[in-house]
Amino acid sequence: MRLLEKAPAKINLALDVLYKRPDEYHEVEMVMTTVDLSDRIELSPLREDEIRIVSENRFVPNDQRNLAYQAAQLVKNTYQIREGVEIFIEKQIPVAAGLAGGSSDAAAVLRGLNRLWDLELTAEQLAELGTQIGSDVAFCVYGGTALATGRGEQIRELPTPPPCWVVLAKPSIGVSTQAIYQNLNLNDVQHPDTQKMIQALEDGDYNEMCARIGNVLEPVTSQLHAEVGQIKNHMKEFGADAVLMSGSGPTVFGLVQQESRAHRIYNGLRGFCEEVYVIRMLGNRHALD
Ligand SMILES: C[C@](O)(CO)[C@H](O)COP(=O)(O)OP(=O)(O)OC[C@H]1O[C@@H](n2ccc(N)nc2=O)[C@H](O)[C@@H]1O
Ligand SMILES: Nc1ncnc2c1ncn2[C@@H]1O[C@H](COP(=O)(O)OP(=O)(O)OP(=O)(O)O)[C@@H](O)[C@H]1O
Repeated sequence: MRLLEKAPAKINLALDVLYKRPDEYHEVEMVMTTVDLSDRIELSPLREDEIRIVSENRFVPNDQRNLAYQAAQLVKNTYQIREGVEIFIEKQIPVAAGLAGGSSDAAAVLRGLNRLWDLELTAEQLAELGTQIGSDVAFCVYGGTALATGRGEQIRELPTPPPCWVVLAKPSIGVSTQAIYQNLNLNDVQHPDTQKMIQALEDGDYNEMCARIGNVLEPVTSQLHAEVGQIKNHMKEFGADAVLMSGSGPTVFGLVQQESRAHRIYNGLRGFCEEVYVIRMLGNRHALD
């Protein structure tokens, strides 16, 4: 039997950091939503008791460094599974981009192995396992739109954002999430108003959603990589209603309502940035089915 799972990317509509915790993490308040740019994960049982990662993308590790591998290992150890699995990863999400590609692959493996090995675990149990792998994995287990608090693992479902188009542009640099958090100076941040963003989603108010986007990590990454600011300026010039860096970056996203405008921004950016995508927000949990 071969099993397929979709692993969509996320963007952060709002990302606030409240304080640095005694452990190595920061207390965050994030509004996250899934977008229609997905890796495809294929799980096949193996006779041998091993985890095998197969991917044609040269940036994707094929050993324990892969978050998908770590997810399979965790399930095997926790539930004493003596069977093996081959995990084929067809990568569409840019790597080290701030789009949670690795986390979403790990979440897809958790969902998929739950089916493959008939474990009958709830989404909450899968999210709890995911948290042992990374802060974004719990959100990716559910998908949709959510408020993520704690270090990112406490998830409260939010309404689907008003329909719109998302233009993603990833400069050809990779960013270390850890380095960005380390460089954040909490005495000098402009906090987004998370409650007003949540209200905008509850009201289905596109203009207010655009007005409320914000990410405290954006100035940190922009300081290190000028490309982020340059892409933001281009997106605004070409007519995006709102422009923000996702996660720790360096990917920048722009929001628009009309498809034609999304393509105008795409065409304008193509000469400047190699990786540009025009996609839709998914934003509801059923989009994973
Ligand atoms: C930037 C975001 O992607 C936004 O969604 C997340 O906050 C980061 O999620 P992630 O990549 O799953 O992060 P993890 O793999 O758990 O952590 C990587 C590193 O980022 C830093 N980190 C991460 C999450 C958090 N709330 N505080 C932190 O300070 C820590 O130094 C940690 O060692
Ligand atoms: N399945 C995977 N897909 C992509 N990268 C992976 C995977 N597993 C591990 N990695 C490693 O993780 C690093 C970060 O990649 P990833 O694409 O997950 O970053 P990201 O989108 O910035 O994550 P986040 O938004 O959660 O911070 C890469 O440098 C890569 O070596």
